[in-house]
Amino acid sequence: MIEIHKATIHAIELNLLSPFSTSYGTVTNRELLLLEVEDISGEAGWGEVVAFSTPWYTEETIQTCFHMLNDFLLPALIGKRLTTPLDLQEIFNPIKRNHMSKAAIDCAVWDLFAKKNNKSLSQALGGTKEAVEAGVVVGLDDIHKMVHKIDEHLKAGYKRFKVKIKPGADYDLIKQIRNHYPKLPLMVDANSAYSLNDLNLLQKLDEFDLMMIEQPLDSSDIIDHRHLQQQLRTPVCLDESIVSYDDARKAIELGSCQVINVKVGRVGGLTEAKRIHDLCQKSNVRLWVGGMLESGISRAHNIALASLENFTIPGDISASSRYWNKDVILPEVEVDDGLIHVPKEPGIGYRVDRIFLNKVSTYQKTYA
Ligand SMILES: O=C(O)CCC(=O)C1=CC=C[C@@H](O)[C@@H]1C(=O)O
Ligand SMILES: [Mg+2]
Repeated sequence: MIEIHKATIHAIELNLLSPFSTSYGTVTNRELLLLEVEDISGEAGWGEVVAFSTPWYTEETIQTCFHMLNDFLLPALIGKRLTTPLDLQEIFNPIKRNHMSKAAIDCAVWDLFAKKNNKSLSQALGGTKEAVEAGVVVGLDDIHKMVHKIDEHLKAGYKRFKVKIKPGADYDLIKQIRNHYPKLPLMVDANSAYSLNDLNLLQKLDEFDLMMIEQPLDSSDIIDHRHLQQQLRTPVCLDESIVSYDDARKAIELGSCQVINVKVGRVGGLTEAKRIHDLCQKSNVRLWVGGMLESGISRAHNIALASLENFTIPGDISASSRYWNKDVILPEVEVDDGLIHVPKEPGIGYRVDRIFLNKVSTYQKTYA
């Protein structure tokens, strides 16, 4: 049993080492909200709001998440007694959607719950792997720079390469990359930049033997993706379209995808992510853990989640040094020959670097 006695939002700002461009636009500065929850004994669990500053990926932003946490979710959490993180549903249910705000609480409570039970977060979730495979994303850029980045990541041992595409930077771009690397485990992510009118072009991508094409069509669609999947050899992977277990169930029933990218923030936390994992395992749908250009705290949740058995495809889980000069956790996340070690220490298994946190903090608010 844990009783949440206190919670603190630490708003921070980190600079990405290199700007990240997708079909929607470019991210350079990363605002994040780190959430620390404490129980009556003073033990702390950590979560993170991974929404972006503007609503380009989903409808949530850092500001809307602050509003939800400040005005609804944290006041409802303080003083609550929880037997397991699953009890959070009672607090979440009266509030529609707002998954990224809920996920911050869900993850912090999972971390705290694991620590109180002297288990690693991986163990608490039912994870079995000692190490997880690391994949990497190469944002849209000049082709020479993209090839240079792929070379660097290949040397670091990354096991899966994701390249962003958009209309005008798709077929020819991927052809050039394939010419350089005929055997590279390569996939593309379109972030909803196409429609069924682009069927011919999307079918032409079949010739590149891609591992999958991620979210080619509209961000809330599962019907058009079904028609597309029927006419493509390349497996369709859904990202933005799957924000809950029910979305996953319906997409699987329709045959709208063969793969799902599970992002903890997008689906509202680790409890929902694990439910999606279990469903996909029964339904033979393949899975991997997606990334949100997040700090080490959220990366730690991702590592624990990816240690579950059915995450069989390397995730967008890269080393801290691929994003930041310095991460907020100690030790930082490292990739060794394409693998990330799953911590065995209680909870997320990384410490928060308080001195650095204070340096990058823009504001703080405590709820008790
Ligand atoms: O965190 C990472 O390493 C990858 C991040 C990444 O590819 C994405 C994050 C957020 C929005 C998108 O542009 C993209 C994705 O859609 O998966
Ligand atoms: Mg995506």
